[in-house]
Amino acid sequence: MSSMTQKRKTPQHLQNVKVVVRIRPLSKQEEDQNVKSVITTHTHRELVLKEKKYSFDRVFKSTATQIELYLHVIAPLIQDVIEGYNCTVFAYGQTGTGKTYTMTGDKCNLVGNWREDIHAGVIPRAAFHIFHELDKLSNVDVNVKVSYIELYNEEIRDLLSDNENILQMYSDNKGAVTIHGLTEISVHNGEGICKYLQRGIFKRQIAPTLMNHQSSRSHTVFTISINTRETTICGDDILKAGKINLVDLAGSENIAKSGCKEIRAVELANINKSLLTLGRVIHALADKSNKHVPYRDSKLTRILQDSLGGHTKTAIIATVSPALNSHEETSSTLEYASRARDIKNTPTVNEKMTKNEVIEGLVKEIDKLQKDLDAARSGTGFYVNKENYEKMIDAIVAVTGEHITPDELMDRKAERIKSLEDRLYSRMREFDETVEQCKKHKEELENAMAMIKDKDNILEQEKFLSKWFEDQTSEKLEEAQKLLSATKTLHSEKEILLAKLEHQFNINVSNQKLTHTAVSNAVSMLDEFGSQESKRIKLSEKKVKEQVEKNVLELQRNFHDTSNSIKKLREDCETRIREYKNGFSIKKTISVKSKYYLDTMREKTRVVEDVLSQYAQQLDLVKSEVPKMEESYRQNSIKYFDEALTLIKLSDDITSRINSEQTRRHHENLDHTEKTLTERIKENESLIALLQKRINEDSITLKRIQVDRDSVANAEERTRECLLERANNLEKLSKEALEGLQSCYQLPKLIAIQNAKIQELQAVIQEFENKLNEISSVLNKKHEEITEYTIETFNTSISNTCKSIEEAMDEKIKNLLNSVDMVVGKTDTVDSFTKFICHMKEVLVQQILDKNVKAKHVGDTPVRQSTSYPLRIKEVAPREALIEKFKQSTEQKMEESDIDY
Ligand SMILES: Nc1ncnc2c1ncn2[C@@H]1O[C@H](COP(=O)(O)OP(=O)(O)OP(=O)(O)O)[C@@H](O)[C@H]1O
Repeated sequence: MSSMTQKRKTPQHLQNVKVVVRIRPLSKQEEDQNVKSVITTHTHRELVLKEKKYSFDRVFKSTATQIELYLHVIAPLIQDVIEGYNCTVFAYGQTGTGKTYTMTGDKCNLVGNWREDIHAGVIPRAAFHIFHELDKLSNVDVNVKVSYIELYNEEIRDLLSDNENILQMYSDNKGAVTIHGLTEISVHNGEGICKYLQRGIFKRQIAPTLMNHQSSRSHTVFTISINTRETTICGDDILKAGKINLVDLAGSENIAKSGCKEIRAVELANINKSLLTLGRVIHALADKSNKHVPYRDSKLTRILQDSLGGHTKTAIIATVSPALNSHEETSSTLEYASRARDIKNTPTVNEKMTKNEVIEGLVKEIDKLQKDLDAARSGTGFYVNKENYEKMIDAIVAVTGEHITPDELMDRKAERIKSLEDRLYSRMREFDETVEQCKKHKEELENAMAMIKDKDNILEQEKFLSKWFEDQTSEKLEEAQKLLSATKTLHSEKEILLAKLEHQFNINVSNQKLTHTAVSNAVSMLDEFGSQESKRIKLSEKKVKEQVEKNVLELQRNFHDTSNSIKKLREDCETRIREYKNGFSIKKTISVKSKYYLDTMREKTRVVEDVLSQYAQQLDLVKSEVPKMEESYRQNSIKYFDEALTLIKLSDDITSRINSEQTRRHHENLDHTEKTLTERIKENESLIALLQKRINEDSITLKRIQVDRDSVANAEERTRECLLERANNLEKLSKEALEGLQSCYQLPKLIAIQNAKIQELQAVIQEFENKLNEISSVLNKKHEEITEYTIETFNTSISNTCKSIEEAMDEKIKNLLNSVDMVVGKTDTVDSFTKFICHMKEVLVQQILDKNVKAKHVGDTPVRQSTSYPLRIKEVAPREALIEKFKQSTEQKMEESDIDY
């Protein structure tokens, strides 16, 4: 950095200083103390500090990495530096917020590629990046140099020099700053740069403070200058000279918080002074109206002069802490940073020069200097060489017209100089006084000019505002006219509508009264109806309950009747069965009687046999007795026959009597049962199926009885036939006996025949007896079976029927009571209530509609028509906004005029 002067080209476009903010993460100590974070980031460009929003070119969250920041802020500048631009990146912020971390990183070297090392800060990464980019250039000679200075207590120290000399800085008439005696070292690779960076850091002023145990107490500027030489096809060399200043400022902090004492406090005052000046410079640059920028008030701002509002491409990294206790400092940093965004630079690429021009200039300069040096060494005069001396005599002759020696001339000149010096001194004093006065006047003038400028600005502003207000007034007048005419129309329409509304309101009031009366009538009617209805309901409820109770009693009585009938039926059945049993015993008696008669017959036959045997023995005796015997035999036979016939008749009679009685009774019972069942069916449909079943069972029983009766009748028929056969046989026998008697004379033969026939008859009788016994036992068995079955079936059927009837009766009674309750509670009331409501409706409609006051015609309703009037009154912009607008337009004009220039 021996010379910061460069020839420049025509200024290029204005470019704002790029400002980014980096938020450092909460330190471990802060986390342990549960320090609250007060910064929130919403986008990549905005952050909010305690509800105040700030916008920047980029906001790096606490999680942002070194490479992210580098790629966004520094990487784009590297190519510019190679192209010949001057670039500056400086880190600004409260102490301990990560300025050094950002610029240098945790260590000064790099591991691997410039993109790969995650810890490297801006400087080592840029060192490697630059060489990476330069390596890509072909046919270009490159010279890279580094310098590293420290600004400590307003003194410039060379961090790459072996001595501790304090360097001086000079500004040329163009304002370019040169640091005399600065060490600039050529480097050939990234490692070379890092080596010198490390050396410089070692020498840097660092001290522990309460806020950072390794706080940088000085501002440092690490500069990498790149000079390239490229040979064109014509053989000319194009030289480019760019440089990048990487500035790590000392931390802004307040004395109380830093815990600094004595020396450190002086140090801090200096740090704060230079930072304060930097703030003022930024403020002045951001404020376009302010023409004076106090660069010269501190060495820091003098060094950074070209970077702030000059021809350099500048980026500021504002580092902040998110901690609640640093809120004030963070806010101040953000305010500065946001103001710095308004600074505009005109980056200019350093002039490209051909080698020949440079060399020519340099050769002349070297030649002149060489000659002066030689003269000084030889000690012959004014340290001017002879040739130069002769040139001077020629010039004296040309000016004075006399040929005098330089010495004479010198004497003369010395006198003259002396007098002139005297005059000069007096003039100088005057001049100094005048200068002082001028300075004063100038200051006054400047102040007055500034005031005039301010007034002019204000005047311009007021002109702008009054012009704007004039425009607005005429616009508003027009709007007001429109509104007035629209209001008139609306007013007249409103009058008509109000009259209509008033009329409608009166109608509504009287209708409301009528409605009220009608409703109160309806209410009283409803009350009356309600009391009547409740009485009527209670009455009908009572009636229905009585009726139900009566019905229930009747039903119960019916049930008792039914159960009595069933009982009777059962008794009848039992009687019938008993009678049937009795009938059967009569039949049995008949059978016994038949048997008896048969036995008697057998006895008689035996008697006949005896008689016949006696007859044989007393044949002769008997002959006289024949007629008697014949007669007696005939009489006996007839008697037996008659008796048998009587018996048969009796049996028939009994059977038919039993049958007819049985049938009659059965029919009677059936009729009765049927009748009862039919009644029950009518009363209760649910019992039909059951009763039908019982009827079916009864008819089956009846059929069985019928079948039994038929079988008994058949048996009796067969018995009668047998008896008849036997009677016929007896008749035949008696006839034959008669014939035998007639042929008594042939007695022996006849007796034998008679004996055989008697035996035959005996066998038949025996057979008949057996059959009769057999039939009798079958009949007995059958009869008992039928009787038992019938009684059992009948009993079961009757008890089942009774039970079902009882259950059904209970169910029916319950249902009946339920339905009665329901009916008593609803139907009647609902019907009458519906009727009453209809009536009420009619009455109400009648009362309200007929009596309602009808609306009269009160003027025509205004026709809907489009009234044109301004729908929205444009808001008048507040004075501040207008002033802002004015400022913007003025700035724009200024910028345009700058560009034209
Ligand atoms: N973005 C970050 N990520 C991780 N650690 C960080 C970050 N920023 C700062 N630090 C850490 O915070 C501490 C203070 O940082 P640093 O010394 O860089 O602050 P400074 O602003 O340079 O302070 P001073 O102005 O006092 O020199 C260091 O230990 C550093 O490693």
